[in-house]
Amino acid sequence: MTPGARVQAAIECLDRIAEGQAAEQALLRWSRGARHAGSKDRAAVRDHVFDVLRRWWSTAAIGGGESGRARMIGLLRLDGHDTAAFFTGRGYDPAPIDEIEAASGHAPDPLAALDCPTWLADDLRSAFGEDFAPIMTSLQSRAPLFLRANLARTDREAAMEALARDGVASRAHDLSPTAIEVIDNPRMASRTTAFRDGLVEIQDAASQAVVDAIPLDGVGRILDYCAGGGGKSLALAARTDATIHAHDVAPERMRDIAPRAARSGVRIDVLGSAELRKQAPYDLVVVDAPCSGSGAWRRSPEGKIRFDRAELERLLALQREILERACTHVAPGGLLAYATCSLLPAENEMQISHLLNATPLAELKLSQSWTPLDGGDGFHLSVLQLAT
Ligand SMILES: C[S@@+](CC[C@H](N)C(=O)[O-])C[C@H]1O[C@@H](n2cnc3c(N)ncnc32)[C@H](O)[C@@H]1O
Repeated sequence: MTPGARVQAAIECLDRIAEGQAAEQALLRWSRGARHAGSKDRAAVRDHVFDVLRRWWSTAAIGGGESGRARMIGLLRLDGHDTAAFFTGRGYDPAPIDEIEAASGHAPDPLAALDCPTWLADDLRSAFGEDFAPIMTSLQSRAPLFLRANLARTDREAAMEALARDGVASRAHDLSPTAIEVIDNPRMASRTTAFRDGLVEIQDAASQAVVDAIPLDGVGRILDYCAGGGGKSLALAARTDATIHAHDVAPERMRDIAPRAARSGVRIDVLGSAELRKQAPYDLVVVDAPCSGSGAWRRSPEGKIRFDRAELERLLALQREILERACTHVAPGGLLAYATCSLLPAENEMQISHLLNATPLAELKLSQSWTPLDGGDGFHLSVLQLAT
């Protein structure tokens, strides 16, 4: 495919996304009909689509409209490309830019320039003060790929050497003693021997820092209450010999935990709800709660354009319900670790204040937040200790 044909494919996907289709679905639909496209073409189209999603409002302003075509024009202008080189009208390239398009487009207003949803701006500004603009700016760029050196199998240096042998250059990242930032060839990382042999796992650096910060002294039994694909369980298992039980309201989300644990050389037992009732209570219950994902909008930018107040209200109610239920699984004197990849105080500190008011017999032991300015995704962690 020519560079212009890749842009045309992205335009078609963006139009479907604007109509409400999920980005992955739009890409899949294009990809099924594009038998001529090779893996580099598919990667390039995907990159265009996700680059626009990260800059949804600024590309529209600079491109002079809300169509996929206008947004792609805006993206190319923002990145300093000569749009005429892509919009040639030849073959599968998009039609040349006409006079009206050439004259349209304007500087975005201050919130659009940051690609910040207007309805969230006040909350984010009051939470982050002078870091507000740098944080929003950081969310406009692609996230680095981070790996976790699996201390159950190796150390960070050896893991990085093994990656290098397979052509993946990396460097240590100081968010966590296990964090490795891939600096070259990220698409190869999951095909390396280091990955296949369980020396590394894919995990954001701040997600690793969250697990590092959870106190494990004297903890013999751990429940990962919202385990999903098991990222937190696996990182915990590499740090401790404690028993780890994984649970999720959607058991199918946990189907990768067994193969991932086997590859990593750790043990994690996956529990259904009935089994959980028999096994509780635990010394530590980890709640990695469903959330807005606003700290991970570099990685999943579609969340930024779809998220609205009704969804926030739904999540806040769900998080409260999950916290209350999770507390019932904590042993007297045990710990509850609440984490989200959200930047919003309403999903973080305010949920914990609400819980402490509802559960006066708990004490806040730790409250820590990370933003993309630290290098990884935005995360929050609060650790509570229940009374004995
Ligand atoms: C942020 S994800 C977990 C990610 C995972 N801990 C990791 O590190 O890979 C949140 C998970 O919470 C689960 N969840 C949603 N509602 C729940 C509930 N009421 N009880 C338990 N888990 C729930 C979702 O199915 C989802 O897998």
